[in-house]
Amino acid sequence: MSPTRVAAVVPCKDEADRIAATVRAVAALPAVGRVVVVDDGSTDATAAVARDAGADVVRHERNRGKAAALGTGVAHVRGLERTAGEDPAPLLFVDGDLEGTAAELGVLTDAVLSGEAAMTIATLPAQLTSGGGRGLVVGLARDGIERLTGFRAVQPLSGMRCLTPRAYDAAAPLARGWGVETALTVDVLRAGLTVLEVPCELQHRVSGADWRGQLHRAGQYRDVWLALVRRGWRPWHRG
Ligand SMILES: O=c1ccn([C@@H]2O[C@H](COP(=O)(O)OP(=O)(O)O[C@H]3O[C@H](CO)[C@@H](O)[C@H](O)[C@H]3O)[C@@H](O)[C@H]2O)c(=O)[nH]1
Ligand SMILES: O=C(O)[C@H](O)COP(=O)(O)O
Repeated sequence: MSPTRVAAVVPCKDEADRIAATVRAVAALPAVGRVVVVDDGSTDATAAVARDAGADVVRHERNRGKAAALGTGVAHVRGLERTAGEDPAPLLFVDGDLEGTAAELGVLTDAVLSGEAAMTIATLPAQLTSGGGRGLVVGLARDGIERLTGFRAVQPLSGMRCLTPRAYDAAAPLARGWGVETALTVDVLRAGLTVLEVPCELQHRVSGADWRGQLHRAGQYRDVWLALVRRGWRPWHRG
């Protein structure tokens, strides 16, 4: 029998202002059976706010990065399922900063629960707040994924994803830090599974053009580069 509910995993670092609205919107999705928030060493009240909003909260005492937070969340979900005698559910990865727009994520779960795709990825519309990126990280991820798999992603860094247990296992253990989305796409495709990008009306906090935003992009670039090279991409071999 195919599963009817998914388990949502929400990695968060200092999202106290946004996490309550995100948790409520995700928990209200008919296809979501569990919401696990992983507080990745926040220095604000993220964990308490998420708990008050009804999430099951796991905490990293110190910051370990988004990929580690996802891994911790999935391990927690699998432990709860074992205790309850349930089969592993499909997973829904949701960033903590979507607030009420997370209510739109049903399009991701529909295509996985119906068997149409093993992994769906949300593509976002133009954001209300403009960012400060020049497309360098996005371009690196898109070109690297295409070189390794033939798949040309519209938004290769998008973290909002729904995936079957088999798709998750194909990518586990997850690539570190900001390389996780790029690696997931490559690993799931290489396992012969179907990946589908689906437009979804989400709004998130966009990284700015200030030094903090550019430092963030430098970290993203490093992690995406490492994830691609570890999967056999050789940027110095052209053609
Ligand atoms: O050390 C950290 C840093 C961030 N987060 C959380 O990870 C999510 C995404 O982080 P964010 O700062 O919003 O990153 P962006 O640059 O806006 O992220 C884009 O690019 C990332 C890949 O580089 C993807 O993970 C995101 O889904 C995509 O929106 C948010 O819920 C954060 O709270 C952690 O859990 N741990
Ligand atoms: O702002 C963004 O879209 C991400 O941080 C990626 O940055 P980029 O514009 O350099 O690809």
